[in-house]
Amino acid sequence: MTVARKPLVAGNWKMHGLASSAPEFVQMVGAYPAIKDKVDLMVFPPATLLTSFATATRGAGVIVGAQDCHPEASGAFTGDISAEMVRDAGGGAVIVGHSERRGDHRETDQLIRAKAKAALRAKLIGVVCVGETEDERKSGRALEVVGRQLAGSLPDESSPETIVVAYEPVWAIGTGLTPTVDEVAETHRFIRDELARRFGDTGRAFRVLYGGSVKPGNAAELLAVADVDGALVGGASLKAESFLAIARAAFA
Ligand SMILES: O=C[C@H](O)COP(=O)(O)O
Repeated sequence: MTVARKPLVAGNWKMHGLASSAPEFVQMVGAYPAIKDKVDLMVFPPATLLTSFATATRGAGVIVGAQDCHPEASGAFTGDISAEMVRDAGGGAVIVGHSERRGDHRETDQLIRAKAKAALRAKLIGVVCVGETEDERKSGRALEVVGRQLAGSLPDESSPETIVVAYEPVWAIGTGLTPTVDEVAETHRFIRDELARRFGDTGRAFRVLYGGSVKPGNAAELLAVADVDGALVGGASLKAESFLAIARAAFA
């Protein structure tokens, strides 16, 4: 069964960006109407910029989101923000399970699933990240690890409209290294099959992004791989020119 999936290019700014970075985002918003029919765009700035970016995109269609959320709606959780707060700030999406959260903050699949459920509760699109480490790939366990993360992190209530999967091999993030096209194809086919096994035909409609050192120079090749429905971009999403070049490669 073939299902048409609109490409999605998402920019994760991580802990980069001050109020002075707004012109880059404003440039992205300004260029978006011309490509809006062909690609969805999301930008995940640091939480400090969420409201101002949400205000800047209003009406233009670029979805702004947060890089993480707490599973609870409110409570005594110093430093955390809830999915409801993201929605209240004008956000439409949230990343959960990024490898920098899984690694640096020891987040488990169980916690990530709870965060993804919080996203659904707050009517945010949840971008759920999975991906193996270098050791896991070298020892031939990449698919096993990705399969376990998918099974553990995706809520049963996931749907193609509310959840996006992002495959990001940890060793490719910020390193300039990327898997071969064959490796990307193999992992994305595996993810697609796992989604179809769990969610039936609906599994074929989920968007699965590739992330890890995506740049304007390699985007066309990576985004042309079967079952790659877009990209989750880190470093190259900070500048409008490179981010828009990647967005255009998603439908070229
Ligand atoms: O969330 C984005 C990824 O971690 C990729 O980052 P990168 O494009 O800088 O390698």
